[in-house]
Amino acid sequence: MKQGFLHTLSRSQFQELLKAFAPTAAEPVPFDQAHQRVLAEGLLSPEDLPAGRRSAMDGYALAARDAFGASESNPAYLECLAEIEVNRAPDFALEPGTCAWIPTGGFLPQGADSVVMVEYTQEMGAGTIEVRQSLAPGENVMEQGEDAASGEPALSAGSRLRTQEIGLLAALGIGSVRVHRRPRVGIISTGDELVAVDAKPQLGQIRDVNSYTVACLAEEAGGVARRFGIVGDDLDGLVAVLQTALADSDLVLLSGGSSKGTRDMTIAAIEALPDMEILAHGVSISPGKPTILARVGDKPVVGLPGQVGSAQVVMTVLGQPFIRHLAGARQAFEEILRPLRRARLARNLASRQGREDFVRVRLEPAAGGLPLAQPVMGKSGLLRTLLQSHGLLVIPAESEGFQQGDEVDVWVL
Ligand SMILES: Nc1nc2c(c(=O)[nH]1)N[C@H]1C(S)=C(S)[C@@H](COP(=O)(O)OP(=O)(O)OC[C@H]3O[C@@H](n4cnc5c(N)ncnc54)[C@H](O)[C@@H]3O)O[C@H]1N2
Ligand code: MOO
Repeated sequence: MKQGFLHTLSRSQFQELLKAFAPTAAEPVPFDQAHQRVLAEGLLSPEDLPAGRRSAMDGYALAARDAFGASESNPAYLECLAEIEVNRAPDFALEPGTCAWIPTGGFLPQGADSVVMVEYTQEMGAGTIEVRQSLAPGENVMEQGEDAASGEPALSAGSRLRTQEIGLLAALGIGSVRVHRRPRVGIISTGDELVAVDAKPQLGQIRDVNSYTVACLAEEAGGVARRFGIVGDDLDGLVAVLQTALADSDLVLLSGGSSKGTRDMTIAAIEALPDMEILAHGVSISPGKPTILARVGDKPVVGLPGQVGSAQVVMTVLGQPFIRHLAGARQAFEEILRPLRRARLARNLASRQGREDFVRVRLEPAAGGLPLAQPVMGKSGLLRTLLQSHGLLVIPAESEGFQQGDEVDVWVL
């Protein structure tokens, strides 16, 4: 039996070990297939965006000084020189006292610095426009280079290409980007009692759940999950599958056999491999204490607890941020980027000091205020608690718990 359990690490210590693993290599990907991928290299803008000054409104382009002090009771009168078309840059300049009709998105002519919305104008006939509003220079104008300036950094390495970033790439005509390869996540379930999903379990057997839940969570975090099947409690068999999985993966996740039961052999299997190091055996979180982290060559192996609920929680708390980190995200472990929901605790929750608790909670609407966070208690070996939960409430290690009515942050699942 290993003694690692005596040295449980805090979550932040465990995360520091995870962060030491390098992200995957870069590959070129067409920009429209790069959604949610992470840039491996920073990008400079190849051009100004907008390429010139563009109107944000339908109205008249003018020089703000020509409508200085204009109001409902004291309008300014300008001569309309032309109608600008949305698809053509104007080839004329405004003289003082003149304006030009401009559609939303149209390029401003020389001499114009602002746009008055059509609602604040009146056509008086014979080309005269009444302007009933005073404007500041730049009003209703999108400035040249305001979205991106030529030669300046547009996106930094390590940024995730969200919808917003894909839009910028489209606007700049950047057709291909270098992003980190999606981490290949090999998944192994261990245990003599496990049978395949399509098998009818005999008494004493159960169907393999973790291969599937862990794969879902790995894919959700940007990994490419591959299941390497079920391995019984047989050391040679586990060593062989582990080797196969490592050869084809950037990260191997094993579930089961991480605790200190005598048949738990994840540690022994890792120890049978060359150039390995057990980095952690035990982390001070609940559920999830028996989690293992090892290095084989330069690849990480994470041993997840076997309990179906614990495996999912550990994947959410540590596994998913780790996969995002391997996928290149710079802020993978940043708590502020997690989807959180503020809620009010429905009842007292005690917690042991020195251990961070992840309590499954159900969010219920409450009249005229924050939603109620209703703890869902139950064994980590049951699926029910997570099925009934909307999120995880974190009780910090130094806390003895929360009181009914406390405002809490819930990690949305
Ligand atoms: N005396 C103690 N017993 C246990 C402790 C402890 O501290 N002292 N810790 C408990 C906690 S907490 C957890 S979590 C589990 C961790 O166990 P292992 O990671 O070693 O996993 P197993 O023993 O292999 O399995 C536990 C449980 O989960 C079921 N299981 C495993 N894999 C799957 C799967 N792929 N699909 C569905 N269910 C699975 C397995 O049948 C067991 O029932 O240890 C506690 N015990
Ligand atoms: O650590 Mo176990 O993972 O609490 O249920």
